[in-house]
This record gives sequence, C-alpha cells and structure tokens, in this order.
Amino acid sequence: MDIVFIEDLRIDTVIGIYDWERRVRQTLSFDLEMAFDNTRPAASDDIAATLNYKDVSKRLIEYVEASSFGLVETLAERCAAIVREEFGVAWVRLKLSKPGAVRGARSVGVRIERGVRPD
Ligand SMILES: Nc1nc2c(c(=O)[nH]1)N=C([C@H](O)[C@@H](O)CO)CN2
Repeated sequence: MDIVFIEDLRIDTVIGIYDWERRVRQTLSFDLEMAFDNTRPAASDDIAATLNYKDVSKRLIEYVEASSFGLVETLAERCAAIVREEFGVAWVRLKLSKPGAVRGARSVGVRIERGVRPD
C-alpha cells in the first residue's frame, strides 16, 4: 500500500468547550496519511492521476476555517469523511493536534483511522 501524506498542516479555527474558546481562534495541526496507488501517476508523470495533496490541503483549510466545533473528535471525524468521500480515499489516518491546550503538554488531540486499509 502506498501513502500520500500531509504533515503539520496548521489551520486557525474556533474549537473548544470553554466559553473563552468560543471567542478566539486557535491554531490546530493536522497530520494525514492517505492510502493511494501511486504506481499510475508514477508511470504517467501526470498530476491528474495523483491524489493531489495540495487539493486535499486546500479543501481542509476551507472547511476547518469555517467550522466551530467543541470537540477535536468531531472535527477529526468530519475531516476524515471529507477525505474519503470527496477524494475517493479508501483508508485515512488523521492526527489532529491542539498545541498548548494543556499546561505541561506540548500538544494534545486525537488520532483516528477510517476505512479499509488496502494490502
Ligand atoms: N478528548 C477531548 N478532551 C478535551 C477536549 C476535546 O476536544 N477532546 N477539549 C478540551 C478543551 O476544549 C481544551 O482543549 C481546552 O484546554 C478539554 N478536553
């Protein structure tokens, strides 16, 4: 199985359960691993045959910037669904980090895997 990945995609949004968090924008970081057969784009050298990481990044930026969920779990789930449904990705691993949210920890958050991982 091949992977297309996006690392440390930083996006500002409204996120959190506390009153003060509803009034500010915080920076989240996204790491994604997406299953994709890279042999076809490699053979054709054609961007149209790829899972285009720029297109995925732009779509997630658009969605996350406009969102205002309480939990990182909810946002992670919605982002994984976008990747799978709009980009035809069979399996995705998504880590959503909320840096500085907990004193003493560099970062906190969730990691989820959705879909069926190809062999
Ligand atoms: N599992 C989770 N725990 C917590 C979340 C969350 O989204 N998922 N959120 C918070 C607060 O919003 C926190 O980030 C503020 O410091 C606490 N725990």
